[in-house]
Amino acid sequence: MATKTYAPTVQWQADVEQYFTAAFGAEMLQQISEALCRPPLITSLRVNTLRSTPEAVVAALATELAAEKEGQEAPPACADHRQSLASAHTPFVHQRVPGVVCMAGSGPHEVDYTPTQGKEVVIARGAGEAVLRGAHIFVPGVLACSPGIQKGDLVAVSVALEQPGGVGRVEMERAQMFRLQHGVAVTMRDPVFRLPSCNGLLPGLVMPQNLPSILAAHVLAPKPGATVLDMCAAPGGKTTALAELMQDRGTLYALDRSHAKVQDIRDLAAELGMTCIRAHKLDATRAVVDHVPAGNGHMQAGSGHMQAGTKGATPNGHSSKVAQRQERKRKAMQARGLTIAPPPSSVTEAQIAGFHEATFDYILLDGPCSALGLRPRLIHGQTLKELRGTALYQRNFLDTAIRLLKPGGELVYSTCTINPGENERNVRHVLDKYPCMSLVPQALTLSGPGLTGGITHADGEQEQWLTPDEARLVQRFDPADAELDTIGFFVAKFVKAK
Ligand SMILES: C[S@@+](CC[C@H](N)C(=O)[O-])C[C@H]1O[C@@H](n2cnc3c(N)ncnc32)[C@H](O)[C@@H]1O
Repeated sequence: MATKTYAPTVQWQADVEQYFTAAFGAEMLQQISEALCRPPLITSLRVNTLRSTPEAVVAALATELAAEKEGQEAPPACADHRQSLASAHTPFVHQRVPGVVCMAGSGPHEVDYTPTQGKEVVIARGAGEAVLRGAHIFVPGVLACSPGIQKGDLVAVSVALEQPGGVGRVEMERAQMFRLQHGVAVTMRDPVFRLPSCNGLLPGLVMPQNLPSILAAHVLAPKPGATVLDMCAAPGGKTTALAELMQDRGTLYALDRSHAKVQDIRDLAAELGMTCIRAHKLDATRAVVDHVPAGNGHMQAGSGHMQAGTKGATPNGHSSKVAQRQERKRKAMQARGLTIAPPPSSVTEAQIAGFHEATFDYILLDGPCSALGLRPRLIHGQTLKELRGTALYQRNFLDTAIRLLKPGGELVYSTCTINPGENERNVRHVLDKYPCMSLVPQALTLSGPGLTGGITHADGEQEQWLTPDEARLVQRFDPADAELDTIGFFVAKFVKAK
């Protein structure tokens, strides 16, 4: 039997490996590097608590998943596959994080490649990472395939770096794989990881989201009626989590830097039926308007804390594909008796120049980061210079956030990276530069403390992390923590002195 075991490890740039070894120790870094190549086995779904409850979603999911399995053929390469799928996906309510339903998967499984008779499809890294999370293979992800492959053949799926991704069935002729622009090229029959595909599951009622991201919203915990800013919000996962906690009352500004991304936030808010979200295209590092001289064409908007431009509505930018997707979702939701929220008002659509200092009660800063905590990832090509550049860039967002926060206001800073430079180092930046800012305990904690100490870089720069007392106030999610089994993530919460 030609079985293969999945056991890759992330390859780092040499200087990054050296830096991480100093931070975590060689043994710990090895565990992290292996864990990053595997997807979390627990899939979490955030329940739209404005419309449903975790218990009702568990019941609805059980029905959907049972129907899905009934329609599934048992793959020839693995006789007990159907049974393991059935046990793998049983949904349950998370015991610690409110409003979360989880489904357990399994893997890595040894896969028998005998039925493929040496036929192979090689897929791109991104497609490979999606396959490891339970997806099928779409045409753009196919890089190469064996000669003579025909529709219906079983093939070995190889991800970048020749990691075996499992056995799949070819769904189109070979020539089509390279000619067509879209469509499913290969359906996975015996995947290395058996995880539920959440695509299109209970639209409007649940949203697949990793647990630390959901937790970050609970740590900020904005009160209903508050004025809230999500500085880097697309595609809107945390924005909509915040809107739920606000019971859709108050004002939640959601910024991102492109029209298309802002439209994604609006689409998600509409799908989930939320009306307190105002999504705008704005460079968040330039979101303070107090430097703008009076009488330059900017006007004060109704709520008194926003500067709106006079140019009017932003382009809606709906491509026909997006419109079709929305229409499918609308129909699925209608079938469940749900309606999509009405389009945003003209105030929501206005271009904004920014906000006055001390405007917000709560701010979430989940900005651009190196994403070195996301799982599964097979290659990380960033250099130490690039990582340090990202950390430096993030300080611009932090500086802006602190100016925009009201005295007594609360700021949550989160990243999906294991990089101490973007995490503990940037918390140090806030504490050292702003005596008005202090770290505060987080109401919901799942993970371990931050890093203490620091390191000196080759160019002589001293990078200081946290003191033991400070480290206990932040949450660092370790991707190698098998019990928690999450992505690598970091959350710090600050309060601004009154
Ligand atoms: C980590 S993602 C945010 C994910 C989001 N918080 C969520 O939970 O769905 C970082 C976002 O920052 C946005 N971004 C990058 N630079 C920005 C800038 N200067 N101003 C506003 N947004 C920016 C990116 O477009 C990206 O959508």
